[in-house]
Amino acid sequence: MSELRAPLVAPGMRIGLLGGSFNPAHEAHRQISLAALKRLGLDQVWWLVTAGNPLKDVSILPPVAERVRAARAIADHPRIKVTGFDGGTGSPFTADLLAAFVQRYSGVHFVWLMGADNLATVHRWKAWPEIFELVPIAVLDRPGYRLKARAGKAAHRFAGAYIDETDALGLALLRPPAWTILTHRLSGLSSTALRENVLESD
Ligand SMILES: Nc1ncnc2c1ncn2[C@@H]1O[C@H](COP(=O)(O)OP(=O)(O)OP(=O)(O)O)[C@@H](O)[C@H]1O
Ligand SMILES: O=C(O)c1ccc[n+]([C@@H]2O[C@H](COP(=O)([O-])O)[C@@H](O)[C@H]2O)c1
Repeated sequence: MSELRAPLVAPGMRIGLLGGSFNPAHEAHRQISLAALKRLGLDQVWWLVTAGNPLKDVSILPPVAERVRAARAIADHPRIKVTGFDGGTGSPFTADLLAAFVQRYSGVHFVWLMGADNLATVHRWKAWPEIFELVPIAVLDRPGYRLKARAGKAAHRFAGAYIDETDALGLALLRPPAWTILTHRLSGLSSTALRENVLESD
């Protein structure tokens, strides 16, 4: 499949969307995707490789196609699809991407997936409350971020829409806003650490 093509999908499917820089992809991305597939009863998880996180230095980012190819080798699972497809928006902003996906794939049940580090800072993203209003959200716990995520602006603003993880199996079918935090086998892996190791061993 081409690096920028949309994966195939049918109405009624439950799809988790894991947006990321994937610079590079690593085993924790796979692990949280498998946890989401199981705990949320998803049919697939799509890794959406971003052209550039608007809050990060993108000057060091390899091209999307290169990151997609490397991520596919890590994902290595029939229900994890990796693509640089951005919904045809040409935008780096998640709110734009999700609005396009929801419109384009009517009848598909999307869930936005992100690590707890991103819940802690999501209030700095463009039009962030719209993201909570567009699709249900599952936050995957990450070492060092659980408390920061729970104490963050987004968790407070949408406290009334919080779903206990014991009810997460139905999350994809809930009308947003609805979100949960999934505890799972934690991994301290990060792309930053991998990049630094490569640099150190150069
Ligand atoms: N170890 C992890 N545990 C939980 N979530 C993770 C973990 N690693 C990455 N994620 C989540 O996966 C998504 C994509 O992450 P990303 O590609 O930025 O990797 P990263 O390791 O966080 O990268 P970097 O170190 O460059 O910030 C984000 O939502 C991030 O929170
Ligand atoms: O929309 C925004 O303003 C925004 C700001 C920061 C990050 N994001 C998205 O969050 C996802 C995770 O990014 P990253 O770099 O932590 O992997 C990825 O899809 C980014 O495009 C989106």
